[in-house]
Amino acid sequence: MNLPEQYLENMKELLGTDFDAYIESFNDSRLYGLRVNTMKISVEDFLKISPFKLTPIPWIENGFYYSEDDKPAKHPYYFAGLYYIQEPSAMTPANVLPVEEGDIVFDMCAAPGGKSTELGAKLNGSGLLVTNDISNSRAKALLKNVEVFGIPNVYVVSEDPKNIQPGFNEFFDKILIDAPCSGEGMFRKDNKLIKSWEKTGPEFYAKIQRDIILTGADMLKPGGKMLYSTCTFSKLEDEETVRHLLINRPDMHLIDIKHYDGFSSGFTYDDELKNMHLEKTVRIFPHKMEGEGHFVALFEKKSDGETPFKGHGIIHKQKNTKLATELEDFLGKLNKDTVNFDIENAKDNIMIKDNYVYLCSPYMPGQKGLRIMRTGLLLGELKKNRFEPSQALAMVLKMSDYPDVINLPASDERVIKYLKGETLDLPEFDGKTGDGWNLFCVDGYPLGWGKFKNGSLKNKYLAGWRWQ
Ligand SMILES: C[S@@+](CC[C@H](N)C(=O)[O-])C[C@H]1O[C@@H](n2cnc3c(N)ncnc32)[C@H](O)[C@@H]1O
Repeated sequence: MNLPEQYLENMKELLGTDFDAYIESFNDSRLYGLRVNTMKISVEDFLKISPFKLTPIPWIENGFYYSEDDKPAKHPYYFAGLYYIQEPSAMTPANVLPVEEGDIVFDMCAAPGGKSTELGAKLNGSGLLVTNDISNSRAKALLKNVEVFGIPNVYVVSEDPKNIQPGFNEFFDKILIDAPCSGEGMFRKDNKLIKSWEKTGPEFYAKIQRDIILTGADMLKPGGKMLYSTCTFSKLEDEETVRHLLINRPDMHLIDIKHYDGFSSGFTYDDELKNMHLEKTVRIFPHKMEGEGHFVALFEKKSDGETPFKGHGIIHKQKNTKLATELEDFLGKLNKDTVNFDIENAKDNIMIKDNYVYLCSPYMPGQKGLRIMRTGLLLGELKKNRFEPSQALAMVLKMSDYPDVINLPASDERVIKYLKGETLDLPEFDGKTGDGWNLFCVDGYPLGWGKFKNGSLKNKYLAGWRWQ
């Protein structure tokens, strides 16, 4: 591997006697990880059905190493949103940010969704997740990933965070900033990053990070927690960005991160950093742990004990209260006791735009002027006297939420045919399930919709998501 001279110099200075061990780690093979979607399946149940050879990632309760031959992205369970494929160290930020059910959460640099999918799973259908990426094309991948994961209470935004901040001052309970960075920690995984480091290195990213981190702090509620992470080793992007925040926002301070064997403390190379407790930040080095390089810092905003309840305090209702009968009929079929969103109050939260029906969050304030890619959960589309449920809704549901179901085992070849968009012959379901909209499932986990009649299923799987 051809590493830039300047980079090697920086790493020698950073690592001292550990430098040789770090360089040696480039001879180790790349690691592959997947993270179980605990909103859909417990780790225990996943291990019972998993066809892969999995080994636990020691510091991530729902994370596992898999072997390269396993190809988990080519399995129906992946399409059912049962797991997300993610480099093991990259699982750390969302794992460390203590998101609790009911929280109002912001993921500021979120695409393609590796962290947002875990934040959404931790919310488990409660609270609100606003997930943003400045890049429109990357935000499309983010939208798909949060929808596959079945996160109902999500707004997908594609904006410069500076444009979001004015309407969301001190609004969020938890914020995650997985900042754009020079990517030094990923050189072993992706050597294209080495070339781009030579063009846009730490100085380039440090400027962006300083802006982003201050904007994030301003959107955090007093008493709220914010996590800053990078996948780089550079002190300029890590310790110095933290210093910039703590100097400019004295109401923010670092808090402890639960320690795991192999975590390295951030560097305290002067008195100011010592007083700021930079040792509370964590670096993951590939020569010390089974993962690529990462940096995480967890902050809390001071509170005078009387935290204004901004996020939850104001309830926003939608204007359209009269729902079309066909929409009411469809919602009436869902199992109110189990469905993962507030169906009782759905009427107050439904917005219909260009015949698309959205279930909005009562916690989300106005979003005028923002580029919003998804305004809550897309329930479906109203077409002449009909309601067509959306792919996103299928992913949010459990098999028990809908009365008409076609459930096949992963070993049945018709499952992959379904994912390819083919019409299916299912004579054994004739008379066993209702005609019309059916929820198509694999081993009890929904994949999408189809229309059933006379033993045949017309495929309604979203064309853009098909198995290639
Ligand atoms: C490290 S990646 C995020 C990875 C993501 N958190 C995940 O886990 O899948 C950084 C992201 O920041 C975005 N970005 C770059 N500049 C930004 C800015 N000023 N504000 C918000 N996002 C930005 C990039 O488009 C990129 O998707």
